[in-house]
Amino acid sequence: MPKVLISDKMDPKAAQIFRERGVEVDEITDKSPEELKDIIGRYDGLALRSSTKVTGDLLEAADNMKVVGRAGIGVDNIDVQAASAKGIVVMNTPFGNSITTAEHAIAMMFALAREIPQADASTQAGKWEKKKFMGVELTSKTLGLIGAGNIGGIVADRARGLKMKVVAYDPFLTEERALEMGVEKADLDTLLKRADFITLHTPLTDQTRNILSKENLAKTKKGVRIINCARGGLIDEAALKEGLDSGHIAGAALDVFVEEPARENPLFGTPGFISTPHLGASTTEAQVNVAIQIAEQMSDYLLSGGVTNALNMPSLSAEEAPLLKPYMALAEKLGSLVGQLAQDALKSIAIETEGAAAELNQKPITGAVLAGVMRAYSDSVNMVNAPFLAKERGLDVREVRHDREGDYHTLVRITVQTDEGDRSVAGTLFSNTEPRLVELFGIKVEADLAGKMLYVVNADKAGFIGRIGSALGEAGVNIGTFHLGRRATGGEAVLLLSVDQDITPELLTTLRGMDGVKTAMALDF
Ligand SMILES: NC(=O)c1ccc[n+]([C@@H]2O[C@H](COP(=O)([O-])OP(=O)(O)OC[C@H]3O[C@@H](n4cnc5c(N)ncnc54)[C@H](O)[C@@H]3O)[C@@H](O)[C@H]2O)c1
Ligand SMILES: O=C(O)[C@H](O)COP(=O)(O)O
Repeated sequence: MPKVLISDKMDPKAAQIFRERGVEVDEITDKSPEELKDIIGRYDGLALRSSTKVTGDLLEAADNMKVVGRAGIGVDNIDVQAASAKGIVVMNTPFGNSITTAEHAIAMMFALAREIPQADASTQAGKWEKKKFMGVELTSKTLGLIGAGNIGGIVADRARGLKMKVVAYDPFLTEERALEMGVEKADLDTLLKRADFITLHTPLTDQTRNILSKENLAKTKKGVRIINCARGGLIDEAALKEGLDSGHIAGAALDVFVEEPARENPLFGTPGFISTPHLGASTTEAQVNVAIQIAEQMSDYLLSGGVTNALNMPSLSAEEAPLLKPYMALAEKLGSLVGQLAQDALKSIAIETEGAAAELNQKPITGAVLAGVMRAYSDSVNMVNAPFLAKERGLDVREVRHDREGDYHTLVRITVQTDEGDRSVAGTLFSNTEPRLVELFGIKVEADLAGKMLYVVNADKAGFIGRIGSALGEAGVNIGTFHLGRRATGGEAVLLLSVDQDITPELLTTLRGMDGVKTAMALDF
């Protein structure tokens, strides 16, 4: 009988379902990381929320582990890469607590508008300070929504019900979807300038970290009120404090913090600041939802191999799995490349297969492409929900099979339509197992998309490669592999390098300033 450990406080429904389905279960929620490491080897599954940190170190000791299940959305406490490397499936419940979290954001907005926590404390202290607390109405105010996914979408819907105007910034939001949501799509600067309230609903990624930086906070309207029920790290907390102290920011409500648990924080006690201890998902309804969902999903996997809502594995039948696995790795890498390189909202994606690839079930390949594309924007996307999310956002997805066989015995090509025109990448399998990029935006270039990479578009000129090598060397960045391609002699050329160290923003600035460089970007696979 498989054995599961529940390591964070979870609704009792989870344990009940595991037992009913024939899975042994222990609930141990008070262990230190060292103690957890001592016992983790006994379990086939680990069910958790956001408190348990599933590090590479913990997974090293998880010798029997087959599945890690997050009863919730964010998986930033799980080293998904280390789990994948160990063949452990990571699952989440992408929709179970969305309504609850959206309601918390709206509650925080009301609390800010009417200073409810401060007025409550004052009244209960016997002060009756009726003149001190003068609020603002929400009706007709502009709500700036940063991140218009599941939770952002529900917040927008509720805000419109409150007669607010909603302006949304999300690079993945199409005009069509914005129209459907009844929000105005805007760039970040416009949103910052116009919003009376700003609410954040993005995952924490390299692109969203400090999205409300000191510089961006300075662009906001005087008297703005800010809500974060998404992830700590999206706001520069020191700059937020400065803004509150100076009076530029009228109020801020945080449910999430850079350091959690936040037992101390410079923001505590700042006038206009209110907080909750990461309670976004904490309602009876949401906790029952996510507990039931994760216990069902994990039991399915442990007892019959069924896969639902996995972040690192497609849903597959036992027969198809070995054949499709390398294609899905190829498709996800190509999708991830496109997602990272596309700088604006994608309108459509065409997934073409040729040769051997065209003979296979296209759905898992499409799911893998979409999961790869959208992982650049959201950490709750997986191969199961990616096609659904693409449809919901009005992204036109086309699958085209070609009978012909071209230069390669098998080929997957992805063409995306962006505001800047069509862009296409293609890849094949070497030895039927190893994914390889073979074409990038019309330029033939052969590369393994793996780990940290640098992408450069430059004018094809003598001496350029030496100068790039020197710039990386001076920054202490070691080159692993070097791939080159060009449109024509002396024309546009691309470089794809795998590197051992991080490409810092400073190094990117240096590279972008070099003679002949048109684009330089850091990629991660
Ligand atoms: N406080 C809590 O208890 C709580 C509860 C649930 C979820 N969350 C967090 O809320 C966040 C949103 O969850 P969700 O389910 O709506 O996720 P989602 O994936 O449905 O939506 C995220 C949205 O952010 C957008 N996005 C990505 N990068 C962006 C960028 N650079 N700028 C603007 N938008 C960008 C994506 O396109 C996507 O639409 C996640 O971080 C999740 O972990 C917190
Ligand atoms: O990502 C999530 O689902 C939320 O942050 C909820 O976290 P929690 O399960 O620890 O409340």
